[in-house]
Parts: sequence; C-alpha cells; structure tokens
Amino acid sequence: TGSTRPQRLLRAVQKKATQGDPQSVIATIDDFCRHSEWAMNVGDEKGLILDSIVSEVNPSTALELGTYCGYSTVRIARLLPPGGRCITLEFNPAYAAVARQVIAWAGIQDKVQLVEGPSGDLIPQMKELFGVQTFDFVFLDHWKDRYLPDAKLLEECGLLREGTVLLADNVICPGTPEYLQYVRNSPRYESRYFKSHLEYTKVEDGLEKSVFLG
Ligand SMILES: O=C(NC/C=C/[C@H]1OC[C@H](O)[C@@H]1O)c1cc([N+](=O)[O-])cc(O)c1O
Ligand SMILES: [Mg+2]
Repeated sequence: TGSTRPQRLLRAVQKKATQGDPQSVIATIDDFCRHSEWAMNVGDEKGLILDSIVSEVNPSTALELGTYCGYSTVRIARLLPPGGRCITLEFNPAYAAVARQVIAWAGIQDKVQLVEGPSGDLIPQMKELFGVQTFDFVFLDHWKDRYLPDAKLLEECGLLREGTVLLADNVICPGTPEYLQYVRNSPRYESRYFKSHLEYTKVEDGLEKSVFLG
C-alpha cells in the first residue's frame, strides 16, 4: 500500500523545511503543491489575505474548522500574539495525524489545540473542553455544506461576540451558496468579499469576511 498525498506533503516538509521555522514550512508546502501535487490548502495567494485579516484581528482565541494538513493552522498560529491560541477541528484522523506533525515541525504546537471529530459535535463542547468564552476569529475551511449550520451553531452556543470575524474559504470554488446568502443578508453580519483564485490555479475563488454584530 502506497503513501497518501498528505503523507507525501509531510515528507517534503520534513525533508526540505527548517524545523521551528513556520515560514519555511509554508513555503515548502506551497512549492510542493505548485510543482509536485496540488492539494487543498488555502495556498499562498489567499494565504496573504488570511494573514492580513488575522494580523488585523490579532486574536487571543482563534477557531479553525477543517485542519487538513495544517497549512492554514501554521499561517494563523505564527501570527498570534503571546498567549494566543488556535483551536483547530478535523474530522479525518489521517489528515489530523499529518497535521500534528506539520504543526510540530513548524514549532508552533504550543499555540495549537488540534481536536479530532465532527465540528457539529465539538462546537457545543468548546466552553467545557477548552474554557473558551468567545472566539475572536473563525476560519471556515471544512466541508462546504457545514459552513452555514456551524456558523448558526456558533451563534447559538454563544461563542461569537460583537466584532468576532468569520473568514470563509472557497465561497466561489467549490462554493458555499447558502452560507454566502446568509451572511450577506443577515442583519447580524457585516460581510465583504475578497476576490482571489483557487489555490495554485487561475480559477476564481475568494474569501468572505463577515463581522458578527452581536
Ligand atoms: O473540500 C474542501 N475542503 C473541505 C475539507 C474537507 C475535509 O476536512 C474536514 C474533513 O476531514 C474533510 O475530509 C476544499 C476543496 C477544494 N477543491 O478545490 O475541491 C478547495 C479547497 O480550498 C477546499 O477547502
Ligand atoms: Mg479551502
């Protein structure tokens, strides 16, 4: 039985990236995805938009839905202020196993709590499991048909506060039409589209930044 793409991505990181250097881990994954095998990381172009919004929010507590190989986890966690932390949820154990090692190679494991399981089950446990009051920042990058139910769940569980920023990947490709319609029409959000491209391609995609108004 051969290796999987996430395992080959991890092998490239361990072979080429400098241990403890998040930027080199990011660069190695982008190079692997551009020149060896495409993978569904947010990527370098959308990654710069993610970086600028994370830096603007400067979150103490960030939530990521859909870890995959940990690429965006590393992008987010490297920008957190001292004491800041990123909780990241991943349903697929094989992805989670790779992500843990990518995050460790980058040396930012102390800022990250990776939890395996379905987001719909884990979100209601955030307060009791991790002592979370509210999230300052949420990155949605998991199953596209889970964006809307999970955003509503975050509201219902009191995990959003006035000013919490939700940033959603892939709102054009593969697309999240119901989520987009909700955040753009709900009086409880101020929403803005950041046009970009699907990672490592020329296909249009973008990020939707939605501020919860309380
Ligand atoms: O499905 C995508 N992401 C959802 C990830 C799904 C996985 O993460 C949660 C669960 O473990 C599932 O196996 C996706 C797909 C494309 N794509 O071009 O197909 C591009 C992207 O940026 C994406 O985030
Ligand atoms: Mg994505």
